[in-house]
Amino acid sequence: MRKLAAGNWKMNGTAAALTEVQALLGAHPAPACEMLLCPPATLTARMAELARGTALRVGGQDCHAKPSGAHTGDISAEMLLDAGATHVILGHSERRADHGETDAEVLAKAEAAMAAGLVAVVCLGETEAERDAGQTLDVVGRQLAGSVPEGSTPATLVIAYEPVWAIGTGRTPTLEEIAEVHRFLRGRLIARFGQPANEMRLLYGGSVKPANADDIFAVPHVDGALVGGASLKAADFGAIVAALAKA
Ligand SMILES: O=C(CO)COP(=O)(O)O
Repeated sequence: MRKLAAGNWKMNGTAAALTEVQALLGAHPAPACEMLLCPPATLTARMAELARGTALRVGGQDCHAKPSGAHTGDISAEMLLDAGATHVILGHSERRADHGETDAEVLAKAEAAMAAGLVAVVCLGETEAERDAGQTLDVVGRQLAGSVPEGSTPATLVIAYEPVWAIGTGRTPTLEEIAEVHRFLRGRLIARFGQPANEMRLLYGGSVKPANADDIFAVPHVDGALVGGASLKAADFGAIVAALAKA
């Protein structure tokens, strides 16, 4: 399996930030892992233009479940594809929290993304209260069952486990806690999709930095990372890419 280093720029970056992409490509023209950046929608086309013919893939951060229509402010999977995207992040906890997205909505979006030809990067993760209550596996199991489409394959689906309390906080679960959740998710995916699920990428996300990347990438069933803050700087994201490439 080719591992995946993915960056989520969230609501950060104007055209000036594209110099970071040039620096990343200059330093890591052909890494031994996949490299994906998901900028805000205003930069999708320009980043895709820069990435054309390189090892970098470009993704969206959300899409609507419908291909077109009266949905002011929304973007469809077809539009992301048209702008040069190959992937789309769906069901990020910030969208689940800020926009009240449910598993059913994330499922519909993931179906739309796959139908359009995009890889769906479906995000799961427990809140701190849920972890403290011992509900982590129940929560991520329910999210997995509810937001991952039938017929998903290693070529159409990536899962990102992102504990909500680890996002942007500098805190991470222990390596054993990450291992427990990833092992659980692999088991659920195999139960549902059979042996091909061994090839589905399971990313860890939440305060991944150059300093902790080696340790996290050594955890079984961690097939890459979904990186927020550290993906904004070429030096940091490049270091994470390099750590994954040698893991
Ligand atoms: O939410 C994340 C990626 O989608 C993680 O963000 P941070 O890496 O900034 O914690």
